[in-house]
Amino acid sequence: MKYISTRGNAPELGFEDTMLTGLARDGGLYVPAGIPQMGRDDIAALAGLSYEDTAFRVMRPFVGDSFSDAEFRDLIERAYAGFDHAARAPLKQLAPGHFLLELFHGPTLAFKDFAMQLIGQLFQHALARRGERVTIVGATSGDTGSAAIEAFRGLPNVDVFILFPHGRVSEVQRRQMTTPADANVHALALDGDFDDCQARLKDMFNDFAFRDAVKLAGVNSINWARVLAQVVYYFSSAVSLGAPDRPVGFTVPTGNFGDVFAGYIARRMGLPVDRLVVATNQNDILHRCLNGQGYFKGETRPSISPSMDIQVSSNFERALFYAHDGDGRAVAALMDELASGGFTVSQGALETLREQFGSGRASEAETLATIAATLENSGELICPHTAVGVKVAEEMRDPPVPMITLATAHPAKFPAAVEEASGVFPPLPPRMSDLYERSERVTRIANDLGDLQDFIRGHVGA
Ligand SMILES: Cc1ncc(COP(=O)(O)O)c(C=O)c1O
Ligand SMILES: N[C@@H](CCOP(=O)(O)O)C(=O)O
Repeated sequence: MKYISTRGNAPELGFEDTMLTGLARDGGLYVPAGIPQMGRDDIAALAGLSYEDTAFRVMRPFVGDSFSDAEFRDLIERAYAGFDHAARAPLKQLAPGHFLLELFHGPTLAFKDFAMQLIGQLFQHALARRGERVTIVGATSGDTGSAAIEAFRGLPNVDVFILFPHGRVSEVQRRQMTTPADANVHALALDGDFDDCQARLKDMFNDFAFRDAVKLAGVNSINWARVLAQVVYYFSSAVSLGAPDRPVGFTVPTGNFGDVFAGYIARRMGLPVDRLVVATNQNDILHRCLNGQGYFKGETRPSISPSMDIQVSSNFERALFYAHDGDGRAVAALMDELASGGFTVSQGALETLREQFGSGRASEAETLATIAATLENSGELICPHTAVGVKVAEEMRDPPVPMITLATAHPAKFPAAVEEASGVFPPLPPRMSDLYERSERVTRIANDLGDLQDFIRGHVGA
């Protein structure tokens, strides 16, 4: 299996090198040169399998010979051993025909653990085999950072630097990043928003001297392995509702477009996905774009679903690549325009995107009202990101096709908003109950590439 860049001007790589490389050297994102197919029988054969067995079958064709079957199977088992729920990604019925896919039973209580726990295992194995070390730098609006820290803390061949927007993550998210005492973990509170964090991260990748000197690696969803691991729960949940005989829809609370893009890959592999709906909060650039208003950056407005406070959705580039029939030059041109504010999507590409993705948006008031109504109607307490999804799913679903809304985080990560909406304070699981008492370690830093690079150079291997 080979991987190619969305901008068409970087070396083709195998799975392991793609994973360790992160961003392609032409600034693009890696995608598989061909998408492996799962036929009806392959999908039907997933019924009744464990999550781990499903993960093995869905991901195996993408991995090529980077890992043997036995190694890959063992690393998958290790990745999900620490999850709190035997099903890993259980489904709950919210209303007739509307289901919640609970993706928050991992160590840091968000869907990011599904991919991060696995790539933690894959990185360790690959680096030990190669005798190499890397410097992971991640940008986070709250959840990727804590999941990455949890997956890589204490490892001898990895340093982890996480940039989060100062004052724009929830207290639980911040503490999850700032309380681990491991010497290889560095939480950096950047003066800016998530888009600034992600832009500086990409600047570091595009500075080859720095990139090569520190052996930079990325675990954001720029990393194909992140997207791949998220494809699995589309299969496991659809099969448990009757796929391949019955199509299902998915509504995905969306920010950086990684999770919904994983759903698109599942569909391209052969899963019968009916509607695939992008649900945004008030930072609704994707919803506006899919409605024909172009992709133009505006001011990011802090919301009660802070993990989705994003204007430059990194993985949208992957969707654009497919919407332009794999024309890397066209994608590179659009990304140049984005650097100076935004771009208009051509009519043909827009039609292709709209065939694949529906969209909707939830305002702050609608998000709060959905948390309250969901508790009242179903007894489920949901986080604000999930509430954005539930609200949009209710508008977009098409009975009798079942709709699955991805529940992307545990409500206890966002207690203030959940309590304001519902009057109920969501407690943290007992294993984290002392989170508010643990001491924090964080460095405040300017939104300045030079300052960040100096900090990282000075702390690698420290
Ligand atoms: C809780 C939560 N929900 C939804 C999202 C949006 O996911 P994506 O960035 O893959 O679109 C994020 C951030 O990624 C998140 O942390
Ligand atoms: N919402 C994310 C933003 C980064 O997304 P990623 O999937 O590209 O890592 C977060 O919580 O950090």
